[in-house]
Amino acid sequence: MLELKNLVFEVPVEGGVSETKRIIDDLSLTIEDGRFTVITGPNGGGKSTLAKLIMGIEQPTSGSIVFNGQDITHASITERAKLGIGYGFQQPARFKGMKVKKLLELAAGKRLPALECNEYLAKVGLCSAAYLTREVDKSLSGGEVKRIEIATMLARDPKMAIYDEPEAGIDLWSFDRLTETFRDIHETRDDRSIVIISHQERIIQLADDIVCLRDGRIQDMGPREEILPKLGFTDRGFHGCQLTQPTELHLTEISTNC
Ligand SMILES: Nc1ncnc2c1ncn2[C@@H]1O[C@H](COP(=O)(O)OP(=O)(O)OP(=O)(O)O)[C@@H](O)[C@H]1O
Repeated sequence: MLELKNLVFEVPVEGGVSETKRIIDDLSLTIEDGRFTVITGPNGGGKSTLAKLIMGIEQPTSGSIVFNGQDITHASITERAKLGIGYGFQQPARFKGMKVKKLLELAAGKRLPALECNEYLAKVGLCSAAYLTREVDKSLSGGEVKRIEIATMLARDPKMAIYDEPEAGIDLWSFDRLTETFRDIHETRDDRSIVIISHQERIIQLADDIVCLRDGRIQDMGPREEILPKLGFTDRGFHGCQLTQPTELHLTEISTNC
């Protein structure tokens, strides 16, 4: 279980002497084990910042973060990763000189048979034969790197997997595949929890719980059945938690007939 208690994150205002801007504003949230939670809300609402605070990439100004009873507010990224929190970046890093297979093995913490690598890559819509020996460098497109990072998360299988806009930059065919993958994880998960930051209706529809974040505060939160109708996807009425337009899906020229 992850507990965020009165979390505040402030940054200095540029040019101001002691002025600060509050990005996360006294936010408290509990994510139970085995839940599929989608965090959504308008651009700039603080979703990525919240994920970075959970992962330890940013340090909160005040408040605390407790994971499975342990206070991890000041724990390092590595310590949090060891405790079982995994984070898929909105814009993943590239690793020059590192082959895709090696990256998957590092994530899994063991050597992986090719068959298992194939499965992880297939789940994100990538053909193993074409990618396993590729380097995770600039030669890969943004969408390919994104999908490889999601595959590494699948290989790592953390207790709590946090994905920041997994749909961003991913072509429509792979988005379909990815949605299926998240649905499968959702159906077969045990006590592992998934947190996805997303603007996509089809991902939001998979959630057990939906959290709407605006101006660093929880504007609305609850089970999918209660929150989804308020999002106004069908009538675009935008009652309740108003969203911006969903992230555009970019078409990339990746061969998908593997
Ligand atoms: N270190 C920082 N210094 C200054 N401003 C910051 C910093 N980190 C975040 N912000 C600002 O805080 C706000 C929230 O950013 P964040 O990336 O968390 O939003 P988001 O909800 O993930 O948005 P999006 O949907 O566009 O990805 C934005 O206005 C951003 O510019």
